[in-house]
Amino acid sequence: MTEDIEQVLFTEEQIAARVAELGARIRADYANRNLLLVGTLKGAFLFVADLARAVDLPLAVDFVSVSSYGDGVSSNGAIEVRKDLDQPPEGFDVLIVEDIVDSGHTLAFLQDELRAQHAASVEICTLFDKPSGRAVPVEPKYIGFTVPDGFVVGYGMDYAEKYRNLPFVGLLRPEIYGA
Ligand SMILES: O=P(O)(O)OC[C@H]1O[C@H](OP(=O)(O)OP(=O)(O)O)[C@H](O)[C@@H]1O
Ligand code: HPA
Ligand SMILES: [Mg+2]
Repeated sequence: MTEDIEQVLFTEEQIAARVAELGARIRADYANRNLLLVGTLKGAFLFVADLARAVDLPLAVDFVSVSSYGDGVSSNGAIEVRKDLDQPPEGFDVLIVEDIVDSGHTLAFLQDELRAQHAASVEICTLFDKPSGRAVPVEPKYIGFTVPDGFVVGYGMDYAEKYRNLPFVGLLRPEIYGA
């Protein structure tokens, strides 16, 4: 699997250190609020697990599953909801926990949905931001790392369902996805 990686961008240790920093900031910002972490499956499954343990506050966790990439490397903007929240977010200070913001389609859609469902507030925490991919404006409150153009995988992120279990994040060799 690692032979498909062109360059390691962030090591397991760098990711852990950044997640701890984000957790401390969120703890300070959300003390005395009604925090609900909303993880986006599947890509954010590892980030949610690590971030939730780095936020020393009472909080609730829920997940949505939305997909726009399928087995490809570009979003067509058509978001498919595979799993909605278990309970309405009404009254919660929602923090969407996302692995990567690329075109912005997924997050723009989710933010609108959660606001329409009367969340008290809606903010975004993304571990990775790829500003070069942006097609619609999305402004995460918390960003772990900025990534360059190219397709990144690992720490939850896939290409065609592979590589999610890499403990680090790297750039996938373009020949793997036919670029
Ligand atoms: O900003 P965007 O261009 O919308 O891209 C970001 C989204 O795309 C990926 O999800 P994907 O659709 O691949 O589903 P997955 O999490 O199950 O891999 C990623 O995990 C983000 O949720
Ligand atoms: O670069 C990426 N890698 C994995 N999943 C993604 N979803 C949007 N962009 C990416
Ligand atoms: Mg994916």
